[in-house]
Amino acid sequence: MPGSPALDVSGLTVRYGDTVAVHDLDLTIPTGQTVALLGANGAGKSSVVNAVLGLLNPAAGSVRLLGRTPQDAVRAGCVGAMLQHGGLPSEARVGEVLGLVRRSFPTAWPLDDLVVTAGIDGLLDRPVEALSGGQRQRVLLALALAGAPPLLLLDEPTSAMDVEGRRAFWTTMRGLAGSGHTVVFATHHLEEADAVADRVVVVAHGRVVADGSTAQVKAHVAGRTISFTAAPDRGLDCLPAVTGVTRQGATVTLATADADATLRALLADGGLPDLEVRGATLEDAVLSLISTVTHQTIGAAR
Ligand SMILES: Nc1ncnc2c1ncn2[C@@H]1O[C@H](COP(=O)(O)OP(=O)(O)OP(=O)(O)O)[C@@H](O)[C@H]1O
Repeated sequence: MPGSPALDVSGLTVRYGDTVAVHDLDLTIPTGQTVALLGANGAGKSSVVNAVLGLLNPAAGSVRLLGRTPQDAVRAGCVGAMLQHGGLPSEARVGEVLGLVRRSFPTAWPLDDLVVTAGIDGLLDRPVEALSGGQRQRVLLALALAGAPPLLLLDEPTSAMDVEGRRAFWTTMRGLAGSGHTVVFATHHLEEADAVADRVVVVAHGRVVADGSTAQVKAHVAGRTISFTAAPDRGLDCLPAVTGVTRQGATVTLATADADATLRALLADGGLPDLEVRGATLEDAVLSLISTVTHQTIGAAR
């Protein structure tokens, strides 16, 4: 419906028996945004995506896609989806499956352009069972785009793709976003979310724990990270402002609330070979948000 948000989720609760996967979740996404859903394994991202698509019945709450119920939106070709366990008939050829799906929509994406956009050139005669993991994901993208939908819901769309495939995939998504499509994707590749998303929504234990631009979410983590090479016996105790220490081989990484104070103390204590100082990444911020919520949840459960 004109003027409706692309996605409007209110009070969504999803249960599997005794497990509450999504708790009373609200999420509104205007048309044209590219939104990343982030969170640890089991946070509830796929449950949100599946409920939004009408693939499972929520215990409570309402979902509207472009002003329609999930079932109406899917039937009208308003939404294309790539699911984590998207099934394909293994003995059919890619072109046959794509033809079947395109014919089911009132307005299908022109085939030649679809093949180029999804990057499946040369795969149409290939049996589905002969596709690699990354090729299979590109075919799933072609199927998601087949009805020329204005809204795309993608659950870990690049998990089986190599670096080149992922780069091509996100270039395609940027093009679609630039032409007004709404793209909502769940991912564990936080650098992709950082590079592509206008907005990130962090989910932990079925609740939204952060929602904003990547810069706003990164601002949850004050401070910087200092890394350098150190001998195993170098003492790192009692350094000022340090909030976390990790060692990987000879590389030490310190999280600090005051990089100047920490660096002064380190320099007074010896050299700092291979020194690197950087601001918080999206990964730092998401890990920090998730661990804060997990500690609060465990604390509340005690
Ligand atoms: N079919 C199911 N039956 C029972 N429990 C389920 C089912 N699907 C998901 N869950 C549980 O619901 C919770 C949320 O799972 P969900 O798959 O939505 O998380 P996710 O954030 O998508 O995880 P991942 O990043 O690993 O894909 C988890 O505790 C999971 O074990």
